[in-house]
Amino acid sequence: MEQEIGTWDSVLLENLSEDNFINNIHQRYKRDHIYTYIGTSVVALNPYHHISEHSLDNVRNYGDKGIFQLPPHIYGLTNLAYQSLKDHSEDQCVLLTGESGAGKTETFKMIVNFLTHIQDRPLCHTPNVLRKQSSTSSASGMAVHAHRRASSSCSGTANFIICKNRAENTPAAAMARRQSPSPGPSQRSRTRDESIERQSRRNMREKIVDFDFSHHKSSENISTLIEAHAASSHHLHPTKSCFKHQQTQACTATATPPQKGATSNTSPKYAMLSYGGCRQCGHSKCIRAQSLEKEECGAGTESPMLLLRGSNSRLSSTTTAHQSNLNRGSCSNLVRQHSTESQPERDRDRHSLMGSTQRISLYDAHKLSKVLGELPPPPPPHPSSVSVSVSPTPSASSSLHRRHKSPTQRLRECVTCADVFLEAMGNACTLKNNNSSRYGKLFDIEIDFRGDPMGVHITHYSHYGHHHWRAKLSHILPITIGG
Ligand SMILES: Nc1ncnc2c1ncn2[C@@H]1O[C@H](COP(=O)(O)OP(=O)(O)OP(=O)(O)O)[C@@H](O)[C@H]1O
Repeated sequence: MEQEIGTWDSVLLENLSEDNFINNIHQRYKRDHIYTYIGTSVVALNPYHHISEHSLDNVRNYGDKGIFQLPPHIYGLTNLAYQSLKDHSEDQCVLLTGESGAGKTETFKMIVNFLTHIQDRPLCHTPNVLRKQSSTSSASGMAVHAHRRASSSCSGTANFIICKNRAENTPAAAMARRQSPSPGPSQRSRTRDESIERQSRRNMREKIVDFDFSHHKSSENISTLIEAHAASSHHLHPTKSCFKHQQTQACTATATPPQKGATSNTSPKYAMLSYGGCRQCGHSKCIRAQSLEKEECGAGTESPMLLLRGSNSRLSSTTTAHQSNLNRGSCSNLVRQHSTESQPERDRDRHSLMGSTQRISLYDAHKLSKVLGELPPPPPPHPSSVSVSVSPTPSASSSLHRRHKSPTQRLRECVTCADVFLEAMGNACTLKNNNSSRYGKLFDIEIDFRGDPMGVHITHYSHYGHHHWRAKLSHILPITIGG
């Protein structure tokens, strides 16, 4: 543990001036102490080399103590957020901000590391107390989570936001803003708001990754999962080639083929768009997307509608818990589910959305793998149900083959699919970072009533995006990161 070098908390500096502040941080940095508090904010510097402070022992130490009892560390702040979530059942938000290459992504990985290992310690709460918290929190949580996790014992969410400080603050961007034509003041502000909103939607991509970080295995939903599997039994397992060009699979477990001419509340334009290229990346030349499109068209002309109906059924405000379980069950087969957003305003503009929500449930897959290991092979699909996997194509038959893999093999593949989580971190190249994240990101980490992370909902935003979510945040624990 560090001996005190400089001042741990800048608030306690005797002569608080910029020079003293920087000098203090510099003193600490020279001794590899990259974190310094400013109250409950953390200033973190990029050490550009591995430092031993990130060990699991540290996770336990910081998990046991209060934020100011140990030297400044990102774990201290994360523990503060984590304990506040558990103790007060209030959603927490940590904002990570800094220039490119400053270490935001690395810091976020450490936060995830902390959250996944914190429960290794003996629990100090009784299950009853926690269960009580879970019941109160579901009412106070964000609507989208309450809806999405209707069947789970969710304690709350911790939002981790990686905010990109980019073009909007550059002189060129400021100049462009100044030079833009200026209509009337009210119209100008409205137009600007609309364009920001539009831009953020256009650049928004959402992913949901459920993973089994928990150390306890619940049996909830197992029966539903079996039913869902028996009912569907025709899905493709996602393959891992290129994440961006991976094909989103249609989820048909709960959908029936629409009648010809049946109306759909999905606009034709959106249907066209969703089939205009890879549903993952929107790339029109994605070969995988094109080939699967042909398969789906061969299986039935209504296939695109099926896909969208599946999405809508999940988003419908009248979706029952049972339906959501079925969806969850079908997702548990690792079908990547393409769906639009649930918010009404997103529905309005969904034709302009580039991205989509995806869901890969490792948690359910794990449970299902165990159960299906003991089940006979599923019956052939009903002729009336349109399925992409009944198409006698090599990819379909190989998916059939894949389905008969052992539970362990399947689970391994599930974990491989969790690459979306890593992919979300970055793959652009900037002057300061070879592996820069392309977008600002909002990570919604859901913590269950026992304190285990259940999964993460990743939303990508353009640099404008944070205007959108900043307004919504009430509890912010900022971390400022300097390169
Ligand atoms: N705490 C740390 N310990 C060790 N290395 C670090 C740490 N933080 C950052 N680095 C190094 O700096 C590099 C860039 O960090 P990172 O990708 O997290 O920056 P970023 O702020 O997310 O950048 P961008 O905004 O461009 O995505 C990392 O690849 C890593 O080598």
